[in-house]
Amino acid sequence: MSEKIKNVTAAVLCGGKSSRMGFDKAFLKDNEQYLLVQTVQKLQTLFTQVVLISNTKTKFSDQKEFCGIPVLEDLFSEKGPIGGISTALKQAQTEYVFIMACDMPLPDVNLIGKMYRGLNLEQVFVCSYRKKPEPLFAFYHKSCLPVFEKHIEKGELRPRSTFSFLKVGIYELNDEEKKSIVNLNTPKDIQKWNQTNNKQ
Ligand SMILES: Nc1nc2c(ncn2[C@@H]2O[C@H](COP(=O)(O)OP(=O)(O)OP(=O)(O)O)[C@@H](O)[C@H]2O)c(=O)[nH]1
Repeated sequence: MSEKIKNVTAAVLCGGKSSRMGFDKAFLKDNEQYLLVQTVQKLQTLFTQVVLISNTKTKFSDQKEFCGIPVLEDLFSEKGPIGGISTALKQAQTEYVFIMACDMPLPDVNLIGKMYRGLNLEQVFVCSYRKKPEPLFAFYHKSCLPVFEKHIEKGELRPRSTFSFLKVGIYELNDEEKKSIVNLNTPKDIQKWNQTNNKQ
């Protein structure tokens, strides 16, 4: 097996309101296992450092970790994913972080590895499908922070809106790779996902 990536921290965002799902997406399950834990286990095959970024640590009974995974609390409260990404960038000991959402059931670590190898000094290296970037499956450099903080201050909370102020590289996904960015927002999405994966 090739060596793990040490110079990037992988951070899984698991804050947010989960209002469309109706229960906290951090506790989504797949085959009786937390999806979040499955995701982290996959990321741990690639990265030496993997953390969770949560809106409030109290959602996990042990406030410092969840199933042995370190939990960092949002430094920017109630700002959505951009607050979670900024927290990861502020707290990481590495120059880059890889960000993904906790509600993506099929992340492909080979794809993430491929993206990592494609990084070429961009501030953001984001995957995209049919020309639509997915900011919650992307590498970010610490130098993005001032732009993010400015946007948070102005109340402009869409991560994509920062891209025109940053050096951004795009990794265009093919139809197979697109599965990695499928996410589950509603109970209907779960039903559809179960059906596609022959789980019921
Ligand atoms: N750490 C952190 N993560 C967040 C925050 N808001 C959203 N996320 C995460 O970002 C990802 C995408 O979140 P969304 O589905 O857009 O938002 P949400 O608030 O979780 O859900 P809705 O209320 O249904 O929009 C998920 O993994 C969320 O857990 C936040 O304020 N802090």
